Amino acid sequence: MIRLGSNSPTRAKILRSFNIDFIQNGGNFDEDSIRTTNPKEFCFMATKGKFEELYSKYGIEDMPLLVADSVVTCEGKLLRKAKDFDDAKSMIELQSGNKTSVISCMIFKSKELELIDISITSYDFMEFDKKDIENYIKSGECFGKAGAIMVEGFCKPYIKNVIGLESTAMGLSIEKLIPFL
Ligand SMILES: Nc1nc2c(ncn2[C@@H]2O[C@H](COP(=O)(O)OP(=O)(O)OP(=O)(O)O)[C@@H](O)[C@H]2O)c(=O)[nH]1
Repeated sequence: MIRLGSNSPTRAKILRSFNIDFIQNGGNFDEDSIRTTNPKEFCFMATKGKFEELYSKYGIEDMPLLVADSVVTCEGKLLRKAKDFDDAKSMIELQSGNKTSVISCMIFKSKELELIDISITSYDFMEFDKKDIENYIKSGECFGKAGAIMVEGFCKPYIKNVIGLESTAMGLSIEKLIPFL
């Protein structure tokens, strides 16, 4: 049994799909407190901040702790979760017909080990259909996701090329964690 220190429904879905027993206790780390706009640095610092908050709250005596963070970068910009419809639309339009990368960092700590992993999955997307974009934004599925994209959903038909794990792009590089569980 592990503690998923995340509010993310997607991370919970990923653990379930790999039959990993967990309880979910998300934190309240303020990612706006992070000063850097370097995507990789931001992602690591957010993960570290989440870890420190939840490690001090729960420790690892009763079970290991897993935290993670994901950001998207496109044209050198740092894309986090969309704040509103306009934000989501501009993020999605930026990534249409473009190259984009999802960076996911995780920290896993048990009594035996501490794993820190930063992985990147890069996509080459075709132009997104305008009507598709409208429907996707109206569905609200673009919210709560880094860069407002959903690689296993909205983006899937537009993937021209991908390098890296889909799980990394969804927020938790589970294949990198499995060998340590
Ligand atoms: N379903 C889906 N979710 C994605 C995708 N890309 C990123 N995400 C989610 O986007 C969210 C990125 O925000 P984070 O700040 O890392 O995590 P969070 O959801 O706020 O949850 P915490 O871990 O409690 O911070 C995570 O929930 C990721 O699982 C994707 O392609 N598909």
